[in-house]
Amino acid sequence: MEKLTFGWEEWVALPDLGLPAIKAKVDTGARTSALHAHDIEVFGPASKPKVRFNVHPISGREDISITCSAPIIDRREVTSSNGESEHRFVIATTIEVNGQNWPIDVTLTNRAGMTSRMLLGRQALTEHINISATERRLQPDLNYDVYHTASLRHTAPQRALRIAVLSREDNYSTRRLVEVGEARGHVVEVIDTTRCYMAINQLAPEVHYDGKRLPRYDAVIPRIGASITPYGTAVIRQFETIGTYCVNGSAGITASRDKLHAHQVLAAKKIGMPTTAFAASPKDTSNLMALVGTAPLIVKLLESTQGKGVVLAETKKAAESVIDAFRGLRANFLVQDFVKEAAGEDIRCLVVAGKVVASMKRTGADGDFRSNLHRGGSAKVVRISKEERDTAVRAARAFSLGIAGVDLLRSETGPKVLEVNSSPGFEGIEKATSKDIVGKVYDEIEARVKPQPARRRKGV
Ligand SMILES: Nc1ncnc2c1ncn2[C@@H]1O[C@H](COP(=O)(O)OP(=O)(O)OP(=O)(O)O)[C@@H](O)[C@H]1O
Repeated sequence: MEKLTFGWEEWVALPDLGLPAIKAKVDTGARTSALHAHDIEVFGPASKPKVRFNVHPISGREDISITCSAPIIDRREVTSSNGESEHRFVIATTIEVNGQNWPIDVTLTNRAGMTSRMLLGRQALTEHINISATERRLQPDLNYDVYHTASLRHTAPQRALRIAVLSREDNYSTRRLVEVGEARGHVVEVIDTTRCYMAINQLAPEVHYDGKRLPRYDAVIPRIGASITPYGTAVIRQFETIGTYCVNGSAGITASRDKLHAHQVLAAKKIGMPTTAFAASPKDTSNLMALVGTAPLIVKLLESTQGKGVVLAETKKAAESVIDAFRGLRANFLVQDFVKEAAGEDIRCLVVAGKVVASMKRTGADGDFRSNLHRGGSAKVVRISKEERDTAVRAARAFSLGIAGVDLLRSETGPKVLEVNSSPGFEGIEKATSKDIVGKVYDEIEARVKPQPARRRKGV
C-alpha cells in the first residue's frame, strides 16, 4: 500500500456502516479506534450477536442520524482519556481513505463528553501511515453533502436488520418469513401480538413484551388474525408512533378487514366490485335486494371467512329467507350481485410493494360456487390481463398495503374485487406459482429502511 501521511484530523469513510464521510481525530494514546454512537442495542442469537446503533455523522446536526448494524467481535473494558473505564462493544469494519481501504476494529461509545465523532487508535494506523501531529487534513477532503443527496441510499450497504413478525401462529407463512429473512442475514423475531402491551403517552411511546420494553425494530411485518384486529392494529399504531416502518399500516388493515368499510373505499376509488348493498333494518329487505338487482344474489355475513358465511340465493324467495334468518340471528351481512360468469373461480393476486408478484386461479370443489381453498378448491397459475393487474395494484394501494392478497372475479364487465386481504397466506400461492414471494417482501423492506437523504438546513 502507498504510504499516507495523516495530520491530527482527517476525513475518513466507513463504507460497511453506510458512513461515507466522517471526521476522525488521531489518538495514538489509544489502541482501538472509537466511534460515537447512540441507541446501542444488541440483537440476534447469542452465538452470533450483532449490534445496532445510530451515528450522527455531522457534529451539531443531531437531526441527521444513520442507523448502522455490525457483528460484535468482542466486548472490552476501555479506559478513556479522562480515566473512566467503560465496557464497550467492539465491531470489525473497513476504513477508506484516499482510495485505500483496510480493516479496523472499532469500539462503540456514547460518552457525552466525546466531542469527535471518531478517534483513530494505533491499531487503525497501520505501518503505511505516517503521522504529522502538527498538521491537519492532509488527505483528500470529503464532504457532508453526501448525507443530503440521494446517492446516500445507493451507497448504503445491505446491513443486518432487526425485524419483528407480529403473529400468533406458527404456520407456513410465519416460518417462511423467519427463514428467508435469516438467510439474508437479518434477525427476525416472532412476536405474539396479544402478548404486547403498551403505555400510551405523548413523549415516549413504547411497546412492552414479557416484562421488557421491545427494542427498536427496523421493520415490523404484521400478520394480524381477523379475531384480534382491534388489538393488533393498536399494537401496530404504537409501532407507527415510534416511527418503525410497518409493511402494512394499521389504517389499511382496519379498513380492509371491515367488509362494509372496504367496499366503500373501493367504490370511492372507482375500483370494480360486485354491486353491493347493506342495511340494518328488517323493513328494507326487498328494497335492499332491488338495489343490487335480481336473483340470484349472494348474501354474505360480514364476519365470514373461508367462504363459511357466503350463501348463494337462487331466487328472490330464497334470498328473503336467508336475509330473514341472518336478521333473526342479529348477524351483520351484505347483499351482492352474483357474478355468475365467474363460474366458481376467482383470482388471487399477490401484490407486494405496488406490483403483482404472483397470481393464481382458484377453482371451487365440484358444484360449489365458492372457490376458497379451505373448502376443497384447487389452485393453479394463471396469466392475468393488464386490466386485472391494474385493478389488483389499485386495490392494494387504496388501503396503502405493502403486502396484499387481492381476490378478483372475472366478470363480463371486467375484474371485480371481492376482497383485499392484509395477511395473505404464502403457502398456496408459492406452491402453485413456484415464486419466491417472501423474498420480494424482504426486497421491499431492505429498500425502505435505507437511509433517507437529510434535508439541508440554512447555514449548514
Ligand atoms: N358476488 C359474488 N359472485 C360470485 N361468486 C362469489 C361472489 N362473492 C363470493 N363469491 C365466491 O365465494 C367465495 C367466498 O367469498 P368471499 O371471499 O367473499 O368470502 P369470505 O368468507 O370472506 O372468504 P375469505 O376467507 O377469502 O375472506 C369467493 O372466493 C368466490 O368464489
